[in-house]
Amino acid sequence: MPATALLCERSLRTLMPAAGVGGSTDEMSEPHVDQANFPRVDRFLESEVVAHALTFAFERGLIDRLDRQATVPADPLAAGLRLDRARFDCLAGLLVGGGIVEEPGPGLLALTPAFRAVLPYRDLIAAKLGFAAAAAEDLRRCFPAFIADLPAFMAASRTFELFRYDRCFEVTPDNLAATRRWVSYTTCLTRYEAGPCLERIDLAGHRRLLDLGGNSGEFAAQACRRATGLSATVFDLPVVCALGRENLSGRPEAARVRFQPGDMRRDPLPEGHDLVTFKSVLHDWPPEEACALLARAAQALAPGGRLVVYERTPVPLRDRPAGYVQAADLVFQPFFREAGLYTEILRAQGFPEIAVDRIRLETPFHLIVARKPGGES
Ligand SMILES: C[S@@+](CC[C@H](N)C(=O)[O-])C[C@H]1O[C@@H](n2cnc3c(N)ncnc32)[C@H](O)[C@@H]1O
Repeated sequence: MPATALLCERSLRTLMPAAGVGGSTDEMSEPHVDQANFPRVDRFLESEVVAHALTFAFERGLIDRLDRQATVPADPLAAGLRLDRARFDCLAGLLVGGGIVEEPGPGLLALTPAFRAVLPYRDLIAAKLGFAAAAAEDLRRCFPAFIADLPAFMAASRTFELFRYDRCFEVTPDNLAATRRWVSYTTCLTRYEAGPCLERIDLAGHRRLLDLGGNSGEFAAQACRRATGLSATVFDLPVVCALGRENLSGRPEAARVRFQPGDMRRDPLPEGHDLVTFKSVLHDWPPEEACALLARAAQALAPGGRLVVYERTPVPLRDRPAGYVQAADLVFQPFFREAGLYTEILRAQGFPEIAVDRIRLETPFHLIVARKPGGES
């Protein structure tokens, strides 16, 4: 098993209270997140060593212990962790320096109000800790290749090894296990990233959504939750669809989300949908293939319907030094594009109205919403 998988799996299992595909509890699978209340967790993960301290504190139950009480004396905490005071002070110092813990009085510890405010999103914190650990290791081991020989970086990188789409065609126990590792991560990100996109789309004006590369159905389910008249088709590779059914089982929207396994590059795309979405999909493909996918989607879309592209833009690197947590986006940086390539294709496909919005989450996204000619709207 690659180290990345181990890291992600270990973090996701030990830091999250319950484990489905997304490692989610019922409560966590239902967050109603828009841009205004998007959980800002990155500021606690900027320093590598603080991130290690936080991982340790989660794994050893220290964060839970501090969460249960307003203020806790340090001595019993150290004893509970079987640490002498010097080692405990080192851990506590790192957590205080990272803004996670504060010392309200001599020998006392408490979670800071800012960290307490993001603790309900511990699944997101865990997912980011796990993935940043893997990506940072790739950058540490292979930085010259990252800059000077991208194919060599990708071949040596454990983060890229994780996303094995070739293992998503045949539903076997091994392939399900291998795919579950990265689907947990994408599902967790989408649990929070979907809302800021969906709040900008007039979902009530649509009846049938097709989410291409729709993964575990998280985006589609959230769209259906927001619009009771909407039903959705999630098109993805067979193993991913199998995990998606598991992800949505027991969710009220599951009855309105259908999974269609297939290869979106080759298989016929289902027709009759008036909203077609790509979330964090097109950057996976070189420009020619991304263009071909967009053109196929545009053809499958019903006349008068809308096509949506929601993607990370290149990470701004000049504003300030990139922190530890940014390693996760940095390894994909060469593939994130500005909206221009996609809007050009849509224009060439004859889409008359194309709107581009920028959405500033912890990393910036662009949102393209384009209307196909014809129909009634
Ligand atoms: C980076 S993930 C994004 C997933 C999801 N849209 C999200 O944002 O969480 C890309 C998705 O495309 C799917 N995918 C890759 N190749 C595909 C293909 N040939 N046909 C259908 N889906 C594919 C993957 O399985 C994966 O779910």
